[in-house]
Amino acid sequence: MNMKILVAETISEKGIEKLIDSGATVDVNTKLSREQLLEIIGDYDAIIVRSATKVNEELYQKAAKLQVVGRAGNGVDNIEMEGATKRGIIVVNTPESNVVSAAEHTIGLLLASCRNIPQAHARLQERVWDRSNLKGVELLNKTLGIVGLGRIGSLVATRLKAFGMNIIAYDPYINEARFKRFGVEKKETLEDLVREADFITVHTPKTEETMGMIGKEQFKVAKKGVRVVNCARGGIIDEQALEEALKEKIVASAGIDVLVNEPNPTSPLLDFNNVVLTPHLGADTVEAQDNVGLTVAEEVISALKGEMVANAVNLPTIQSQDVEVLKVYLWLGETMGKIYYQLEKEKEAVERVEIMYNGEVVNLETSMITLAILKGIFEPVLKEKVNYVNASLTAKSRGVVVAESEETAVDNYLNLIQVKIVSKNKEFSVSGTIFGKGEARIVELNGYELDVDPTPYMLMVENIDKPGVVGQVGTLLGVGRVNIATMQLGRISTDNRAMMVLSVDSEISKETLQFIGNVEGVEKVRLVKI
Ligand SMILES: NC(=O)c1ccc[n+]([C@@H]2O[C@H](COP(=O)([O-])OP(=O)(O)OC[C@H]3O[C@@H](n4cnc5c(N)ncnc54)[C@H](O)[C@@H]3O)[C@@H](O)[C@H]2O)c1
Ligand SMILES: O=C(O)[C@H](O)COP(=O)(O)O
Repeated sequence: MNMKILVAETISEKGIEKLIDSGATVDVNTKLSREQLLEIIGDYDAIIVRSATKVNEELYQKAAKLQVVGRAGNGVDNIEMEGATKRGIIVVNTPESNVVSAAEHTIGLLLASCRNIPQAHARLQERVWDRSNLKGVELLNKTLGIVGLGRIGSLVATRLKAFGMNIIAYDPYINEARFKRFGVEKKETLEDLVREADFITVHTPKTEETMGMIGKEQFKVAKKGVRVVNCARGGIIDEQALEEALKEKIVASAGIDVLVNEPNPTSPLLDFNNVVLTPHLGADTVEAQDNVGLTVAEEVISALKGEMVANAVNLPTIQSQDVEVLKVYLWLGETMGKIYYQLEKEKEAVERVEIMYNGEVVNLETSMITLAILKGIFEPVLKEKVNYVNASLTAKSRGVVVAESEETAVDNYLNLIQVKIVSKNKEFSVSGTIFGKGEARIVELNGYELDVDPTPYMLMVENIDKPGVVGQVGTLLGVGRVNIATMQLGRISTDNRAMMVLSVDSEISKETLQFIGNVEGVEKVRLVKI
């Protein structure tokens, strides 16, 4: 693979080896200053970062070749998504790879802060046998309040249940079933959770809504002596409010892995003896880093090759078991878009794209197929890069309305994708299906029923349905030394019109196309290349 990848933060050796094995040029440079990074990023097709590098507009403007941002880890709050999406840059992360380590670290911080373990260790290192000032508390029968019952929150819940804790959680974005599945009591409001909890741990992403969500107001209603943990993102528990609450002894202890001003150790929390701090070590285990490194390497390589990636942050989420099945649908979708572009030479600006998904296909991530169709339609027209990442944005910015609908029942096929492309004075329709183990077929074109196996070169001829036309087209192709592989005929008898689609083995010269266009009865001739 003739690509250049910059690894700008530390990832595991296994990950680096995987990248090198792909044939790409891999530069590992984790000591770059911001200025140096901006100076060299223009040379790279992909960059791999962790949480410390800001991948933002300033960087994108210098990164003319950049196609992929690999986040070796979970949180993507250091990556500006809009800038990436509009440029068609795919952002991938490894959301599953370090969650066990983060959950275990959360529990480590909780236990360490409840039992004064680091403080006791420090006293002993001072050669002081201090058994009187370091009394802790048990977890048994206490109430743990989890804010955010996602991947890490739920792992913490199941583990701390084994400690005999009563677990409550606040997460308005997940359904009741998930609370039940983890044996967690659902709290309707954050205030309810804060009032009841003996321990609070936050596991939400960093968003406008979550920053400071445990703050002054929450500490006013919290139990006196509450203990808190933040192993998610600095500032989700407001640092100043926590400082006040520690001073007022509302908070008895805190375990903190993440700070607002990372990597600068400037937080007011650093001055408290009852706060146990670690420098963002949640994901720093051998196992997590091996997982993360390998996963991000695989994803970056796939994305650079234009293959589908399960964890593309600025694309719809695809279940990993669906990736293979979806591939052929994406190809079909893109092919249908390309056929439109090449068949409709007298193009008018597209106003509306209507896509109807019928049958089994509705069980897949159809929004991804929609992106493929849009890519097929717009890619040949636009000079700028159109890919899965920015196809939807491209349609929107051109004022194209995209309407999708789904129907589980369908006649004659197991699955059928019907696309209607509407412009001011015209409507174009194309339908496709997948047969058996992944064979794509175009089964309708502008009302003509067909059964076309799309091939790299297809001659599409629309004509008046009368004897002799097919023969003459065949003869002219022969004269032009073009070999015909297959032929399909579709007819609309009420209109006395027909369409023939011939798969041919090679390009057809302009001259031959012109001769075919001159055959009596032929109305339209197009060579479609897939
Ligand atoms: N310290 C570390 O090294 C480390 C390691 C991994 C992940 N993380 C961080 O941990 C956090 C959780 O990661 P995850 O993989 O569990 O994420 P996740 O996406 O699986 O779960 C997050 C949960 O938060 C919920 N949520 C979002 N907004 C909310 C709100 N306003 N109120 C309540 N709930 C809300 C979501 O519904 C979701 O269920 C992230 O911030 C991630 O960056 C830190
Ligand atoms: O979001 C994450 O994956 C964790 O916070 C780990 O971040 P890191 O890769 O900088 O350790």
